[in-house]
Amino acid sequence: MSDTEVDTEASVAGKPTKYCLSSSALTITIGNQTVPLRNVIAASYHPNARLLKVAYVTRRKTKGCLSLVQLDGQVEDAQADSANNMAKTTLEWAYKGVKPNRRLKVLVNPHGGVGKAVAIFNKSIEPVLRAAGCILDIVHTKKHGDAYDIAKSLPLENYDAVVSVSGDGLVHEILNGFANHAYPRKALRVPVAPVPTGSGNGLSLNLLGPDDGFDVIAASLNVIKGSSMSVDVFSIMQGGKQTISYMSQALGLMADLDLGTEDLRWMGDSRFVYGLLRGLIKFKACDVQFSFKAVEKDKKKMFDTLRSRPPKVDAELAHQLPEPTEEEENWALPEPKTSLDETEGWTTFPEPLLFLYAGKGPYVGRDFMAFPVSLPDDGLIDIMAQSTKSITRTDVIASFGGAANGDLYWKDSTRYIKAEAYRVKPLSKKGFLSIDGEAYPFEDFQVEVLPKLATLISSCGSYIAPFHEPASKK
Ligand SMILES: Nc1ncnc2c1ncn2[C@@H]1O[C@H](COP(=O)(O)OP(=O)(O)OP(=O)(O)O)[C@@H](O)[C@H]1O
Repeated sequence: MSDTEVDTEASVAGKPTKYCLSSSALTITIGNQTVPLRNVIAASYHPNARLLKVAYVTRRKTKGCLSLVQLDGQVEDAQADSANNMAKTTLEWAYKGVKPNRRLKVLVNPHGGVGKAVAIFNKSIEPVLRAAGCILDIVHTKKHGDAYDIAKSLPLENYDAVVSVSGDGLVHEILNGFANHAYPRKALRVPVAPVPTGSGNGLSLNLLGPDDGFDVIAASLNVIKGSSMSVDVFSIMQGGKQTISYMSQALGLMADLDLGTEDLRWMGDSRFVYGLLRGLIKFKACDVQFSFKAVEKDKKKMFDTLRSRPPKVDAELAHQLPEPTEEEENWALPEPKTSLDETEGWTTFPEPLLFLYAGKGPYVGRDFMAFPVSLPDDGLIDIMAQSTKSITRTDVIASFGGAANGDLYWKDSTRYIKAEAYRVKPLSKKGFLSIDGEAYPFEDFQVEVLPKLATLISSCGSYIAPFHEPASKK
């Protein structure tokens, strides 16, 4: 069928309504809605009832969140054929290159964020996924570790994706469950998509951008229509045990503000701001030795590399989610390449650290774009290291003013490194280590990058995080 326009008419709630479909949008004259085809999630014609049903997500206010609209149009006999054609063509064009009716394992964490995940899921998320015809297998996690166990024994062939209705911690569990699956690499090819209902929703922000990152309907649309994106993850060796991290590792101030504020969960993500202010009052150095194997230290070069990789155009996206195949021989995780005693090419950070933050994905939270030049699959880990020597408490408070825009990156006092590996050796017993927002022992660990091992669902094949070069650095 060619991409020419298709028209029909029906009566919606007693009002005569015209439908006009083009290759990019569906225009419905009721309220004069023009809906991009990406936002159309279902269309069907029911000859017995002579009903044309269309479902889409749209914004009622320009800057508002998306909401679900389901229109039932009563069709006259004379329009039956064109209505039937409209439904078929709309569905075909709205899912161009995308498999409809995705089979989803949905994990809902009732404890996530301020404890409203179940209510939000029932009221807003599930209706959208069901309207799109997704096949849902929903589990409410009952305790810490459930998501890990489910992912570890997931029958991979049964699902197109795993949906995490929580914050960043549940995704950490899912990916670690996959890493311990009988077929780890194969499991890690099952795409994971977050729907933001936790207190830390950095992954959702990275995939959907600051405008949509907290919009559960935008995240649901990503689950329905998004394309697969391979991403690097990190292997963390600690006490002979391997953990997979996909987002961040934090020590010092940045770990204290997360793990040290667990008791303030009721505050939502404001607890991180509170934690930051509390940490700044103390302004205590984190007693560790930090060494790294740097690949790039030049901020301008890293920024230029980011700029040279604009978001992909539609035709370049992997719309079809990867199908696990039996042909690949080695489904085991790759062995870490970096030995624990290797020293060649390593540098030890010479100053006391206020914080160390390492990871992937620009946003670590709504208020902090910690890794603005991070790329999903460059095979490197971005590290931000802040010495207590080169900065005062007042400077830190001032620089956090622009933290949501990544301004900290450009501060001369902030060291920013892209590395292939790093290691940390605590020099005292007391401290926090946060890995993807979860608490880990404050003990020696070593990190290296496992390139393109995990899979996420993304709308444009890259992170969405507006980041600019200040005039003074051009
Ligand atoms: N039913 C449950 N009761 C208690 N904890 C649970 C339950 N289900 C999952 N968890 C745990 O809740 C933790 C928080 O998950 P997640 O990070 O996704 O949400 P969050 O609200 O952003 O939390 P955080 O602020 O700690 O990052 C995870 O460690 C997970 O194992």
